[in-house]
Amino acid sequence: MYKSGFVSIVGRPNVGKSTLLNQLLKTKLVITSPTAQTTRNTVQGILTDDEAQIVFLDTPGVHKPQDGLGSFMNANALNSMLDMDAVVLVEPVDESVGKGDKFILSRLEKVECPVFLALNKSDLASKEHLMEKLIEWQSLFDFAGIIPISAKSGDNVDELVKTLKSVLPEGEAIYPKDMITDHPEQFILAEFIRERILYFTRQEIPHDVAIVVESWEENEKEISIMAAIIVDRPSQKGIIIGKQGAMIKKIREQARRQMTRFVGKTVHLELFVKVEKNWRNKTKYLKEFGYDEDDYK
Ligand SMILES: Nc1nc2c(ncn2[C@@H]2O[C@H](COP(=O)(O)OP(=O)(O)OP(=O)(O)O)[C@@H](O)[C@H]2O)c(=O)[nH]1
Repeated sequence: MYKSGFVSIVGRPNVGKSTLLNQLLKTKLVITSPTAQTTRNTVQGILTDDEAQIVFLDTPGVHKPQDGLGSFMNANALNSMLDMDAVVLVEPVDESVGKGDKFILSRLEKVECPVFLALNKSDLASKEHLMEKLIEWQSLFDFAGIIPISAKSGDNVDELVKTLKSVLPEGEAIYPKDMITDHPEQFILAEFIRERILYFTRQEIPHDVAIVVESWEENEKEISIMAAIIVDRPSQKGIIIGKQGAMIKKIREQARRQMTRFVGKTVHLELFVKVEKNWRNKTKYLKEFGYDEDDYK
């Protein structure tokens, strides 16, 4: 039975939350949400595989308590945590437990879902030290589990995923399975690419060619997007790339211009084409697509 649910990653600044998220999603997806620090939970990323879909949510005021402990976990943040299926507290193994940590723990007492401790930066500690820390943390809070990880190297992160899956409720995927973020513009911008493909290739490419946004980096002035065009057959790939890449260049340039007009920011667009037979039936296809220099124009 498929499982799905919401997980929040919390912790002090600089403990490795972003690194962990990138490792979990195996992509350099960076989302800067204009709604951050509001009461709405924003989706930071979605991990989908054959067994489960885990939606990682940013709980406002928890993820980046840069205003100090005063505003840390205000009522909204606490409420938003109550709706989670699991919370992951990230703590670095190479720092001693301080006041800030104890404050977080006291707040986490109110959370009803399982709270896991990801003891991060395990690559910086000896086995003995790791064990000592594990025992120390165990005595401080009733964690549903403590998982030593290295967010940087990825060591044991799969164990964390397995653990999270074990507590998720049964249920269908909440978001489309090819989605890594709920960024609303992502779909509109992907449509610009699809539309240009159909325009230039006329009837040669079927309408259900897939556009997968593989990375999205945004700041106030510009957006950099890397997207994969997924087709069924090698012949379609040839058509889209065109002679010496002429076709894909045209598609990219026009789609990029439309995007720039639409978002009012400079858009950098990189496109590549992947052939994936029966991609519609594959739930895991997103993960399987790596960056391929040869396909890149
Ligand atoms: N050695 C080691 N360094 C790590 C590991 N995880 C994260 N780091 C480093 O720790 C620093 C902070 O990591 P971030 O992922 O930015 O931490 P964060 O918790 O997201 O920080 P904020 O964005 O300030 O909340 C970076 O320099 C990372 O490279 C790890 O497993 N091992």
